[in-house]
Amino acid sequence: PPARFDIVTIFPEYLEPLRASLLGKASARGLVEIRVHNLREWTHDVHRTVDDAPYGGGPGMVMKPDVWGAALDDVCPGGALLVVPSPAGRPFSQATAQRWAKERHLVFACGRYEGIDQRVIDDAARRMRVEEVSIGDYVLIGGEVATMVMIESVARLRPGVLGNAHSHQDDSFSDGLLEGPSYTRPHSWRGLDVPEVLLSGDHMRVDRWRREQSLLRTAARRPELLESAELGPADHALLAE
Ligand SMILES: Nc1ccccc1-c1cnco1
Repeated sequence: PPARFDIVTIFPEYLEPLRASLLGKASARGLVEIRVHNLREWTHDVHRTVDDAPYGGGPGMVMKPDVWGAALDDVCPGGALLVVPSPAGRPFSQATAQRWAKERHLVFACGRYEGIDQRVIDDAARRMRVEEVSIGDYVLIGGEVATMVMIESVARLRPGVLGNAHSHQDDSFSDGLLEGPSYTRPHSWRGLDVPEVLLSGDHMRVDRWRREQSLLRTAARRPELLESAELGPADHALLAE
Protein backbone atom coordinates (compact mmCIF):
# COMPACT_ATOMS: atom_id res chain seq x y z
CA PRO A 1 0.00 0.00 0.00
CA PRO A 2 1.43 3.42 -0.88
CA ALA A 3 2.61 5.71 1.87
CA ARG A 4 0.45 8.80 1.82
CA PHE A 5 1.78 12.32 2.30
CA ASP A 6 -0.78 15.11 2.71
CA ILE A 7 0.49 18.69 2.81
CA VAL A 8 -1.58 21.70 3.86
CA THR A 9 -0.07 25.05 2.79
CA ILE A 10 -0.91 28.55 1.56
CA PHE A 11 1.82 28.13 -1.09
CA PRO A 12 0.79 24.93 -2.94
CA GLU A 13 3.00 25.82 -5.89
CA TYR A 14 6.01 25.62 -3.56
CA LEU A 15 5.52 21.85 -3.37
CA GLU A 16 5.54 21.32 -7.16
CA PRO A 17 9.14 19.96 -7.08
CA LEU A 18 7.79 16.90 -5.26
CA ARG A 19 5.97 16.01 -8.46
CA ALA A 20 9.13 16.14 -10.50
CA SER A 21 11.83 13.53 -11.02
CA LEU A 22 12.32 10.72 -8.56
CA LEU A 23 9.40 11.31 -6.28
CA GLY A 24 7.19 12.11 -9.25
CA LYS A 25 8.03 8.73 -10.75
CA ALA A 26 7.52 6.98 -7.42
CA SER A 27 4.05 8.45 -7.08
CA ALA A 28 3.29 7.63 -10.72
CA ARG A 29 4.23 4.03 -9.87
CA GLY A 30 1.90 4.08 -6.89
CA LEU A 31 4.69 3.71 -4.36
CA VAL A 32 3.84 6.97 -2.65
CA GLU A 33 0.85 9.28 -2.84
CA ILE A 34 1.46 13.00 -2.41
CA ARG A 35 -1.49 15.34 -2.09
CA VAL A 36 -1.18 19.11 -1.66
CA HIS A 37 -4.04 21.14 -0.18
CA ASN A 38 -4.44 24.91 -0.23
CA LEU A 39 -5.29 26.08 3.28
CA ARG A 40 -7.37 28.90 1.83
CA GLU A 41 -9.99 26.35 0.79
CA TRP A 42 -11.01 26.30 4.45
CA THR A 43 -11.25 30.06 5.00
CA HIS A 44 -14.66 31.55 5.76
CA ASP A 45 -14.39 35.11 4.53
CA VAL A 46 -14.35 36.76 1.14
CA HIS A 47 -10.74 37.83 1.69
CA ARG A 48 -9.74 34.24 2.52
CA THR A 49 -7.94 35.38 5.68
CA VAL A 50 -5.57 32.82 7.21
CA ASP A 51 -3.83 34.87 9.90
CA ASP A 52 -4.35 37.64 12.43
CA ALA A 53 -2.43 39.75 14.94
CA PRO A 54 -0.94 37.93 17.94
CA TYR A 55 -2.64 38.21 21.34
CA GLY A 56 -0.21 39.94 23.69
CA GLY A 57 1.18 42.00 20.82
CA GLY A 58 4.53 41.54 19.11
CA PRO A 59 5.68 41.37 15.50
CA GLY A 60 4.22 39.28 12.72
CA MET A 61 0.98 37.38 12.40
CA VAL A 62 -0.35 34.10 13.79
CA MET A 63 -2.32 31.61 11.69
CA LYS A 64 -5.98 31.36 12.69
CA PRO A 65 -7.15 28.30 14.67
CA ASP A 66 -10.58 27.97 13.07
CA VAL A 67 -9.17 27.80 9.52
CA TRP A 68 -6.53 25.23 10.46
CA GLY A 69 -9.01 23.28 12.56
CA ALA A 70 -11.41 22.96 9.62
CA ALA A 71 -8.57 21.91 7.29
CA LEU A 72 -7.14 19.26 9.62
CA ASP A 73 -10.65 17.89 10.32
CA ASP A 74 -10.92 17.15 6.60
CA VAL A 75 -7.33 16.11 5.86
CA CYS A 76 -6.42 14.10 8.97
CA PRO A 77 -8.37 10.93 9.54
CA GLY A 78 -7.72 9.20 12.83
CA GLY A 79 -4.41 7.37 12.79
CA ALA A 80 -2.47 9.88 10.75
CA LEU A 81 0.73 11.34 12.14
CA LEU A 82 0.59 15.14 12.03
CA VAL A 83 3.95 16.81 11.44
CA VAL A 84 4.27 20.53 12.14
CA PRO A 85 7.58 21.97 10.87
CA SER A 86 8.69 24.60 13.36
CA PRO A 87 11.90 26.36 14.39
CA ALA A 88 10.83 25.47 17.94
CA GLY A 89 10.45 21.78 17.13
CA ARG A 90 12.48 18.73 18.13
CA PRO A 91 15.42 18.15 15.77
CA PHE A 92 14.68 16.07 12.67
CA SER A 93 17.28 13.39 11.98
CA GLN A 94 17.80 10.25 9.94
CA ALA A 95 16.38 8.35 12.92
CA THR A 96 13.18 10.38 12.58
CA ALA A 97 13.06 9.58 8.86
CA GLN A 98 13.55 5.87 9.57
CA ARG A 99 10.72 5.93 12.12
CA TRP A 100 8.35 7.86 9.86
CA ALA A 101 9.10 5.57 6.90
CA LYS A 102 7.00 2.95 8.72
CA GLU A 103 3.96 5.26 8.84
CA ARG A 104 1.09 4.77 6.39
CA HIS A 105 -0.09 8.36 6.45
CA LEU A 106 1.82 11.55 7.22
CA VAL A 107 0.17 14.98 7.22
CA PHE A 108 2.36 18.10 7.10
CA ALA A 109 0.94 21.41 8.36
CA CYS A 110 3.01 24.17 6.79
CA GLY A 111 2.79 27.30 8.91
CA ARG A 112 4.46 30.68 8.68
CA TYR A 113 7.44 31.63 10.85
CA GLU A 114 5.38 33.26 13.60
CA GLY A 115 3.46 30.03 13.83
CA ILE A 116 0.04 28.54 14.06
CA ASP A 117 -2.27 29.21 17.03
CA GLN A 118 -1.16 26.72 19.70
CA ARG A 119 -4.72 25.46 20.19
CA VAL A 120 -4.62 23.86 16.73
CA ILE A 121 -1.84 21.57 17.92
CA ASP A 122 -3.44 21.02 21.33
CA ASP A 123 -6.77 20.12 19.71
CA ALA A 124 -5.18 17.82 17.12
CA ALA A 125 -3.25 16.03 19.87
CA ARG A 126 -6.58 14.95 21.35
CA ARG A 127 -7.15 12.56 18.42
CA MET A 128 -3.84 11.94 16.65
CA ARG A 129 -0.09 11.88 17.20
CA VAL A 130 1.47 15.30 16.62
CA GLU A 131 5.20 16.08 16.22
CA GLU A 132 6.64 19.58 15.98
CA VAL A 133 9.95 19.23 14.16
CA SER A 134 12.86 21.48 13.19
CA ILE A 135 15.19 20.68 10.31
CA GLY A 136 17.91 22.98 11.65
CA ASP A 137 18.76 26.19 13.44
CA TYR A 138 18.05 28.76 10.77
CA VAL A 139 15.04 30.88 9.93
CA LEU A 140 12.77 30.00 7.00
CA ILE A 141 9.72 31.89 5.75
CA GLY A 142 7.42 28.93 6.29
CA GLY A 143 7.29 25.18 6.70
CA GLU A 144 7.11 24.27 3.00
CA VAL A 145 10.81 23.79 2.32
CA ALA A 146 11.24 21.89 5.60
CA THR A 147 8.36 19.65 4.52
CA MET A 148 10.05 18.88 1.19
CA VAL A 149 13.29 18.01 2.96
CA MET A 150 11.49 15.63 5.28
CA ILE A 151 9.32 14.02 2.61
CA GLU A 152 12.38 13.38 0.43
CA SER A 153 14.31 11.74 3.27
CA VAL A 154 11.32 9.58 4.27
CA ALA A 155 10.13 8.63 0.76
CA ARG A 156 13.59 7.45 -0.32
CA LEU A 157 13.48 4.85 2.46
CA ARG A 158 10.27 3.32 1.11
CA PRO A 159 10.91 0.10 -0.81
CA GLY A 160 11.17 0.63 -4.56
CA VAL A 161 11.31 4.40 -4.53
CA LEU A 162 14.99 4.63 -5.40
CA GLY A 163 15.16 1.41 -7.37
CA ASN A 164 18.05 -0.81 -6.39
CA ALA A 165 20.39 2.17 -6.53
CA HIS A 166 19.44 2.82 -2.93
CA SER A 167 22.42 2.05 -0.73
CA HIS A 168 20.84 0.47 2.31
CA GLN A 169 23.41 1.58 4.83
CA ASP A 170 22.51 5.21 5.02
CA ASP A 171 25.32 7.15 3.39
CA SER A 172 27.27 9.44 5.70
CA PHE A 173 25.69 8.14 8.84
CA SER A 174 26.16 4.40 8.60
CA ASP A 175 29.11 4.20 11.04
CA GLY A 176 28.43 7.56 12.62
CA LEU A 177 31.17 9.29 10.64
CA LEU A 178 31.03 11.63 7.65
CA GLU A 179 31.63 10.26 4.18
CA GLY A 180 35.14 11.05 2.88
CA PRO A 181 36.05 12.34 -0.61
CA SER A 182 34.93 10.52 -3.77
CA TYR A 183 36.61 10.35 -7.20
CA THR A 184 35.87 9.07 -10.67
CA ARG A 185 37.49 9.27 -14.12
CA PRO A 186 39.68 10.89 -15.44
CA HIS A 187 42.45 10.08 -12.96
CA SER A 188 44.11 13.42 -13.71
CA TRP A 189 41.94 16.54 -14.12
CA ARG A 190 43.13 20.15 -14.24
CA GLY A 191 46.42 19.02 -12.77
CA LEU A 192 44.67 17.26 -9.86
CA ASP A 193 45.28 13.53 -9.52
CA VAL A 194 43.17 10.90 -7.81
CA PRO A 195 44.94 9.61 -4.64
CA GLU A 196 46.98 6.68 -5.93
CA VAL A 197 45.78 4.35 -3.16
CA LEU A 198 42.39 4.25 -4.94
CA LEU A 199 44.02 2.96 -8.13
CA SER A 200 46.09 0.36 -6.28
CA GLY A 201 43.54 -2.44 -6.35
CA ASP A 202 44.54 -3.19 -2.74
CA HIS A 203 41.09 -3.30 -1.11
CA MET A 204 42.41 -3.51 2.43
CA ARG A 205 44.48 -0.40 1.82
CA VAL A 206 41.57 1.39 0.15
CA ASP A 207 39.22 0.59 3.04
CA ARG A 208 41.77 1.77 5.58
CA TRP A 209 42.42 4.98 3.66
CA ARG A 210 38.69 5.69 3.36
CA ARG A 211 38.23 5.16 7.10
CA GLU A 212 41.08 7.58 7.80
CA GLN A 213 39.55 10.18 5.48
CA SER A 214 36.18 9.85 7.22
CA LEU A 215 37.80 10.22 10.64
CA LEU A 216 39.88 13.26 9.64
CA ARG A 217 36.90 14.94 7.95
CA THR A 218 34.63 14.24 10.91
CA ALA A 219 37.23 15.55 13.37
CA ALA A 220 37.59 18.71 11.28
CA ARG A 221 33.91 19.40 10.49
CA ARG A 222 31.76 17.57 13.07
CA PRO A 223 33.96 16.70 16.08
CA GLU A 224 30.89 16.13 18.23
CA LEU A 225 30.03 13.07 16.12
CA LEU A 226 33.27 11.38 17.22
CA GLU A 227 31.91 10.87 20.74
CA SER A 228 29.09 8.62 19.56
CA ALA A 229 31.05 6.86 16.79
CA GLU A 230 32.57 3.45 17.44
CA LEU A 231 36.31 4.08 17.27
CA GLY A 232 39.00 1.43 17.49
CA PRO A 233 42.60 1.84 18.70
CA ALA A 234 43.80 2.55 15.15
CA ASP A 235 41.20 5.32 14.88
CA HIS A 236 42.36 6.91 18.14
CA ALA A 237 45.99 6.62 17.06
CA LEU A 238 45.26 8.44 13.79
CA LEU A 239 43.30 11.22 15.53
CA ALA A 240 46.09 11.65 18.10
CA GLU A 241 48.64 12.32 15.32
N1 LIG B 1 11.98 28.54 10.29
C1 LIG B 1 10.72 27.96 10.10
C2 LIG B 1 9.60 28.75 9.83
C3 LIG B 1 8.35 28.14 9.63
C4 LIG B 1 8.24 26.76 9.69
C5 LIG B 1 9.36 25.97 9.94
C6 LIG B 1 10.60 26.56 10.15
C7 LIG B 1 11.76 25.70 10.42
C8 LIG B 1 11.76 24.31 10.45
N2 LIG B 1 13.02 23.92 10.72
C9 LIG B 1 13.77 25.02 10.86
O1 LIG B 1 13.00 26.14 10.67
